[in-house]
Amino acid sequence: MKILNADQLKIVDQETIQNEGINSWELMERASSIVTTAIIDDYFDIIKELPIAIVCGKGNNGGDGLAIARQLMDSGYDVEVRLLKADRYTADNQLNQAKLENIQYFDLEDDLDLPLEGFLIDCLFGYGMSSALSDEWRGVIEQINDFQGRIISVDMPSGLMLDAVGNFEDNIVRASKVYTFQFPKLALLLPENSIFVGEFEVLDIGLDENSILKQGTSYRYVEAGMLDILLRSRSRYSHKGTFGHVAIIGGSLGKMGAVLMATKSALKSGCGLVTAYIPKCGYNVLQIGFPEAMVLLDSSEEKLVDFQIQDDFTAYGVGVGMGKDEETVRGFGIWLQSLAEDSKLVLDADALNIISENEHLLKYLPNNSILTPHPKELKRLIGEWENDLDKLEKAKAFSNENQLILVIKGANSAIVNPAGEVYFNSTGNPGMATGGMGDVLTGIISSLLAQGYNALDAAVLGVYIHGSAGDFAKDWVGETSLIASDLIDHLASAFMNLLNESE
Ligand SMILES: NC(=O)C1=CN([C@@H]2O[C@H](COP(=O)(O)OP(=O)(O)OC[C@H]3O[C@@H](n4cnc5c(N)ncnc54)[C@H](OP(=O)(O)O)[C@@H]3O)[C@@H](O)[C@H]2O)[C@H](O)CC1
Ligand SMILES: [K+]
Repeated sequence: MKILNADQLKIVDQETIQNEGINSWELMERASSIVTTAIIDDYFDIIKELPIAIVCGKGNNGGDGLAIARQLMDSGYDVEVRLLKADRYTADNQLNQAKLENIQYFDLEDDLDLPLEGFLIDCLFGYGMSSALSDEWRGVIEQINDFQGRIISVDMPSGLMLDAVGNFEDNIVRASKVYTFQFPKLALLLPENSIFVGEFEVLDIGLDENSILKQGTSYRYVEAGMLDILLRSRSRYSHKGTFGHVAIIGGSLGKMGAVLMATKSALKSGCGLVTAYIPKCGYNVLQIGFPEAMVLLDSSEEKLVDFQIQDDFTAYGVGVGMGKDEETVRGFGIWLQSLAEDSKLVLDADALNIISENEHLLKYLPNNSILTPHPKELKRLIGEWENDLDKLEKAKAFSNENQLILVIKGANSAIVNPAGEVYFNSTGNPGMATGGMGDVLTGIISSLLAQGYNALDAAVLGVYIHGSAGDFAKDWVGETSLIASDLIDHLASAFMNLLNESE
């Protein structure tokens, strides 16, 4: 799914109206009724009992609000409307005012006289914001944010610009839910904005497909629909050699579980064979914990030193639980230099830390190696950033300079490729912020690489599957008790689900 900017959204709006032969009010009516239906469906058990206040601005986002108010009233809900006093409203806003009685107009210094509970639907501003709101808006936004019930924003939390990072201090609505039209917006995906965006849902309002196709963008939101062409079914004539042989390289005393989980995840994700290259102390752990894996031992008891690994593995997942002992760093560096140019690599955890402390090693990474840092590891690699947008720019520059793929882990993990494209993931949940999740991801992506997926596809698909397995696991154990092993247990559901959706 593409992520477009405000100018592009306006063009797609206009072209939809032209190509469908409808007028702009009809498009607004369609969009609004889709929001109305979503609200009623999502909150059907409580919304009938509670007051609904809709706060509207002078533009088309306000027009949506007025239409939603009318539609809810027609269905018998208890709705109050507050509309900003203005010299000028958009034409469709005016049309919708004419279709509604009992509108209460307000000025910026007024008390909005909001109900004490229920729902507040925020339709002050959508994608038409030209700059951040000035201080004179503080009173209105504060009254909205102080509302004790549920705050739902239409298209955007008002005050948040489409492709900006909002400051904690800014005049921005803090929505518990955002219904956004047709496309996710960049600002909704940035971790720093999570305070304004409890959750969001993209509502398909049927904008013109050809017009959307024409819009170029480097930002995409990854959903099942765009992955189905990737996931391949397995031929009846295949054998274990067909799907590649992964080497998981890592482990140290006290951190063998990381290798166990990465190894298990790799095989569960479809590669034919998996070998763990570990220090001696991990032998029993691996052989007993996961008998399907093969084990190659370093000469050292408690850490990796030799890196005597043959170079015919189809893909390598390196770094999980590996530690940064001096001898490990030396052995790892020599091994990197010995790699064939076309080797396929995933680097995680201590492999990343070693590289950020020994930058000269970067040049030995084969092109399109995949690096999977969490925010702290990323900071060590690309330096400090000012905000999430700056982080993305720095990540793009790093990826391009070194011809590597970055998987920035977090809510809506972002995959950045050397061409400067960014793919935001749509799966996963806060229960996944626990130890071991990264090891599982390393296993999944290495496995996909070994199966012949190109690096970008393996990263995008791997991150999606990882989050999806987390979501299936959450259905069983909830967010609080979710651990990485649960996620491995649900990899099968994640793959089957994606295959089913693509049939
Ligand atoms: N395809 C779709 O997605 C559809 C979207 N719809 C809805 O339309 C809005 C966008 O509507 P638009 O009228 O373009 O913009 P807004 O409603 O967001 O608000 C624009 C008004 O806000 C004023 N403005 C802008 N910046 C500021 C600011 N910093 N301070 C104060 N006021 C500001 C601006 O006024 P000016 O006088 O400054 O021009 C605008 O009047 C979209 O989000 C959807 O909700 C349609 O319903 C159909 C399909
Ligand atoms: K809004």
